[in-house]
Amino acid sequence: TSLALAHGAHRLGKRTDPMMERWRNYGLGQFIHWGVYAIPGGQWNGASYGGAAEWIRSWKGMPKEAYDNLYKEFDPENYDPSALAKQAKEMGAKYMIITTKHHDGFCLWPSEYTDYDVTNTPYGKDIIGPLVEAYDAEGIDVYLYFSVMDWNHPGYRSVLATEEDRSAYESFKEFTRNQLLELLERYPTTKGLWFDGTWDEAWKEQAEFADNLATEMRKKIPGLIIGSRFRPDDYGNRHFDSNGDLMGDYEQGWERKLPETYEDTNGNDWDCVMTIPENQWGYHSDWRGHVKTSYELIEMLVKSVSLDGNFVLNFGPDAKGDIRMEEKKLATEIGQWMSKNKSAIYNCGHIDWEKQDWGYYTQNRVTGEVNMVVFNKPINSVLRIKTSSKISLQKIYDLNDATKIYDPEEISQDEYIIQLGDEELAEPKVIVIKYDHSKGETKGYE
Ligand SMILES: C[C@@H]1N[C@@H](c2cn(-c3ccccc3)nn2)[C@H](O)[C@@H]1O
Repeated sequence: TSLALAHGAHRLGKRTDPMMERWRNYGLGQFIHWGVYAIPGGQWNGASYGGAAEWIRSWKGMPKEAYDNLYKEFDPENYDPSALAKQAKEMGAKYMIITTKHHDGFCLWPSEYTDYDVTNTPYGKDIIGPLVEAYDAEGIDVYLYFSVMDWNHPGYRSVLATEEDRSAYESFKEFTRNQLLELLERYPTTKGLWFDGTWDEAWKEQAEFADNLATEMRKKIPGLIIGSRFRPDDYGNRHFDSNGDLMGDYEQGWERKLPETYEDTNGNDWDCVMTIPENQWGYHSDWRGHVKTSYELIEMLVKSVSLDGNFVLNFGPDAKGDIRMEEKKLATEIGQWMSKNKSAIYNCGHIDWEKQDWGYYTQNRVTGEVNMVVFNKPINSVLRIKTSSKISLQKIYDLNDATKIYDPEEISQDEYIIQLGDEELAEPKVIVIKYDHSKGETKGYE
């Protein structure tokens, strides 16, 4: 039996409206984490912070007072929104999520509700507005990241222990509502919000407030897309309400990790947000540990699409507003692959054929064609295909070599093999399976 919830999931199953269909077909997105944390860039007083650079304020090696005065140095002379938008276009991103305010509370837009914003820095101008314009001009949809947790606001509380906490938190809630409505007012082409910093006990008690605020935001921008990391339900449950139903338009649980199987996604829409180093969102001058290669990132992108998700790759501009060389190189390499293989990513999603070791299937929702994205060429060069129902095969061909047609051999019911040539697999290869959707094949082994 399900609990009667006033502020749980208000919709069962996927949103089917055009704005959500557009979101579902993006495939690839870009995250940008930028703020005053880019100034220290993970270092302070000659010491390197081992955590995520945008969390340096929480490090004992960073005096709070020193951090809280960094904004007086914020002057990104190389900030070039259109260059950033062009780089994202070249990479093949269909949407971009920008940090308007991270946990430190510094606002990259001129906010009426705080002095801790760009207008009080040497730079002095709105960062968000020109970025929204530049990305809109490139046809890349803009989403706004907003951290509810705000270390700068006097009314912010992690826990509501006393009456003083509660009255202070009321002012914080009003501040939060004012800033969100202000953002939507200033940037009306915003397609959605990506919330973060909502794990505090204090926020988990705000089911009604959050529910009403979500309604109010959607009045301002109808169809606004909001993920599962915003609202708590009547009992403080997040992402999934007390009946196990997803709250929000897509699941935001895949941060620096990916689902393994379709079952892991519960059949919901979802995004994976991913860092290039192991765990750095804001700029860190000393990337330690593994930096992902373009093939690793392309495989994560393809795996996401094969499981009906979007893959959002993070970039962290430095204090001057420049994109570091490693990120530029990856954007170019991913873009080169996307320019030849985008039909296997855009408008594509999951098909329930048996997963094979050679890679992943994506099905184009427009053409119905199935893409085999091959990452692993077996020693015998044979690729096995096991469909989930009878199909009437029409053509199997290399997306990037029209002369390369594969002749399938049916080896058992709904099971085929094709033979790759002897050439090495120099990059992930897309092989397209065209088949007639109108009829299943009558032929089968007796
Ligand atoms: C999208 C990413 N989410 C932020 C984050 C994640 N976390 C976090 C907090 C508790 C447990 C695990 C992760 N804290 N902050 C990161 O700072 C970045 O903004």
